[in-house]
Amino acid sequence: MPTPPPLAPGALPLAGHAPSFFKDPVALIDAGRRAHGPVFSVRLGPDRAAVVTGPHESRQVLALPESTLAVRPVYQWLRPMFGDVMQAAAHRDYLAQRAALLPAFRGRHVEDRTAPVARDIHAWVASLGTSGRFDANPAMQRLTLDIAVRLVLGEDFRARHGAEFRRLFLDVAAGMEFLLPENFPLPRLVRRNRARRRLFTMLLPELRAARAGQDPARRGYLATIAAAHDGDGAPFDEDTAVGLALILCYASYETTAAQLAWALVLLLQHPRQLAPVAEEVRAVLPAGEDPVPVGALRKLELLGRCLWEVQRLRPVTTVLTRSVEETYEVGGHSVPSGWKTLLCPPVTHRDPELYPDPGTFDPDRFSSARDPEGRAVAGLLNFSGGGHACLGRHLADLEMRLVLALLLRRYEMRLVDPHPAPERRVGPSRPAGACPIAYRAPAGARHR
Ligand code: HEM
Repeated sequence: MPTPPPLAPGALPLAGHAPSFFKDPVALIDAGRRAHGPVFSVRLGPDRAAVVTGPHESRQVLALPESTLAVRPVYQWLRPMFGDVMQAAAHRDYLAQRAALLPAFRGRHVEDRTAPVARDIHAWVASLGTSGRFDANPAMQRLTLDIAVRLVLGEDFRARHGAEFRRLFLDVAAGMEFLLPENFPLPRLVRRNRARRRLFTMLLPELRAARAGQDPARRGYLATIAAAHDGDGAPFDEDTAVGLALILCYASYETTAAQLAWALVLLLQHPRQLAPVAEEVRAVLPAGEDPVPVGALRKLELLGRCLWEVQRLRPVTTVLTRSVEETYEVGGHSVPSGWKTLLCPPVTHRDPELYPDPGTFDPDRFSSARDPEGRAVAGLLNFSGGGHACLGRHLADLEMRLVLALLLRRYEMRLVDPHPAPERRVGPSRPAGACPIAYRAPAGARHR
């Protein structure tokens, strides 16, 4: 008879592992794995959670149905920000919403969306001039949020309302809150609620215009949402439609920005691996062919492997949480209903069997010669998996390739602080501080 997973060492009498979990979840989970192997448990105050860290076991857990492992109870913090949408919605509504968005994130649609993104990235790189310094964290956030607004709401909306939208949106994003009630009079939460109401007012006319058929091609994903239907075949109600547009902006910008900052850090920390990547970029994307054809980005094999290795070593997703609705078994243990289940990409990605010498930056481990069956890529959890796998992963991959390729094509870069640690914060993992990068275009590369 399987028993519940063993408790990680270090639980305090009442708080359990909560203090160490909130201080540094990755360190706690890493210690638990060393003590008990791939499946163990922690106590977070009154709650118990199974922690699953093996690559095989993690995939098994992500494939479980919603009736066993649910997302909705653990994503309720999204509701005061965007309403009953996506992971925070009832499962039937969630399925209809995901189904409505899915086609726009597949195949050629992704490349079509990436072409305007390329213009933004070219413009940003051109604005850098021939030499200087940029702070990777704020620069990537600004760029990816601008791109998100264009992708979701259209270029025309961004030109008209971009600055105000950005200010209000950042107030909503800063209102992420796990414990306090929605209307608790904390200034940050009051600002969030006000900004959310204002954003809804701002987007309603856009939605209505999209539904009236005015310039659907110029309205980004909002046009897809406006034309889509819920599970009963009716158009999404206005709150849901606007909430979906906003949650797409939210899901796409900070994750991509943080992953790009880590990519710059790791690439610049490893000049030996960086040199062939920069050469590949210059060979595949010669100067003068601007904006670079999006299809060419897929030919950047070495850069692609580096991005996988960056996501392996520094995934922005540090913990994935599910609520256990039905008892299930994993790794020879039984996880009781009423518990939570936690997955931890940064720990799983250092599994020494799947990723030998796991602490080493070794993009070549993803080459077909060394990994003919693609097991190394399949083991990555940064974009989650199963029914909740990130919808925007192909788009994010192209966006990250574009930013890195255009920077590498033109500049020699250097980290001002050569060893930034991960910042301790809620949200996507990113390098601590501003993460300044010094750059210079060598004489021959000034016009690339
Ligand atoms: C490096 C960039 C990104 C990372 C690391 C990332 C990561 C993730 C993860 C881990 C989840 C699932 C969370 C869970 O299973 O609990 C997710 C979901 C999602 N992501 Fe991303 N994401 C990125 C970029 C994007 C972009 C660019 C978009 C859209 C434009 C996007 C849209 C979504 C959506 C809509 C979901 C909800 C999927 C669902 O539950 O059905 N993401 N993302």
